[in-house]
Amino acid sequence: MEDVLFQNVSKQYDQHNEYALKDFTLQVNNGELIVIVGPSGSGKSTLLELICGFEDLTQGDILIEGQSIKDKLPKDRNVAMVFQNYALLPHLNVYDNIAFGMRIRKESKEKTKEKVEWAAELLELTPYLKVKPKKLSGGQRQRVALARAMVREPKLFLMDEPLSNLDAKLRDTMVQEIKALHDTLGVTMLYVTHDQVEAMTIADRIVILNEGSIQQVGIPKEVYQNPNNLFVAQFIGRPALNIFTCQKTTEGITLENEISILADVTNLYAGQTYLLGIRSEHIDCVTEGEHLEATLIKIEYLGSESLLHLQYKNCKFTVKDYSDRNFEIGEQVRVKLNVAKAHYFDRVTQQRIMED
Ligand SMILES: Nc1ncnc2c1ncn2[C@@H]1O[C@H](COP(=O)(O)OP(=O)(O)OP(=O)(O)O)[C@@H](O)[C@H]1O
Repeated sequence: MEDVLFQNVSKQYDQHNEYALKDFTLQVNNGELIVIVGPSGSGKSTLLELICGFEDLTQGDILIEGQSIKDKLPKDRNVAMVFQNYALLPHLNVYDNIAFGMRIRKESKEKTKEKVEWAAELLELTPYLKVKPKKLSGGQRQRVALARAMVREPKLFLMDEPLSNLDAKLRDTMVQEIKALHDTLGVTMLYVTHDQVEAMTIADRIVILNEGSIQQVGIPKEVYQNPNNLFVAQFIGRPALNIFTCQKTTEGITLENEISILADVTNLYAGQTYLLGIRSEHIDCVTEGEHLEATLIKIEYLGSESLLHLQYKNCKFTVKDYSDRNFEIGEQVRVKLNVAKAHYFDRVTQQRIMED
């Protein structure tokens, strides 16, 4: 069942400015965890502000359970937001911070106590209820912020880069905790981040924004394996997708105007130039039958694999090597592209040319 519906939501802060958000249309299912990713300035915060009611829509509508919320006051929208800076009240202890919103809404003491203790238990905060926020770690403070949002029992949970103030290790743990919490509560969540790894880990579906427009919506695997355009292909996945220029010839594909590879790509036009995108795990180091011989300029050891940074003419690309072969900087490395895994993009529109 659909829970939240965005219908052509657009926002222009000033009529002389570009749209901060353009025609944002999305159906969010009940209990879904949607992650919104995009670079700085792509419209992520604008979207959250429109949902909360901190900003007015220029066009479009937002419906929660079939009801438009655009004319409702922020307090009546039944959404709870968790901010990156936690926004805890320093003079109140953990219990009072969690209970704060319930007290403002004049909920009974008994109900408040029951809900605070329920949230504290779920988030393992029970031993800290009497403690002030400054005595807590970053992860614990973030949990207090989550608990405060949970006790409101909102229809929609909004998370604005909730983990960006935590160190990498704690962030990994908290991502799993938020995912588990989401699964336990079964709530609908919109989670904003600019960290695409975090997005891939936690999302049921990812929405990729750029310059205010949706570039693609899909489950993590789908956007990684079948990006709609060059922006998505390069934004999702580390290392970024390798890009070669290529030409379709009568024999196959010529890479960088030099090397012919046998690729059976029927929907490209002969004589035209395209961009070929291929992931680093789809290029193999080989000893014979190579496509390219490139110079090794850098090696990153990642544990189970090495990331080789290679250069062929002006084109830099990366290859994941899973062997325990020893490489030396400056050495010529032979590689073969797994062309069946390549994607082709129009040079001008940067849209992916869909395979047959
Ligand atoms: N209050 C405002 N007044 C005018 N323009 C604004 C306002 N808030 C945001 N913008 C503009 O709207 C666009 C989208 O900004 P927004 O903050 O939504 O992006 P973002 O994806 O959240 O970026 P970041 O990751 O840096 O927080 C930007 O061009 C920004 O300059």
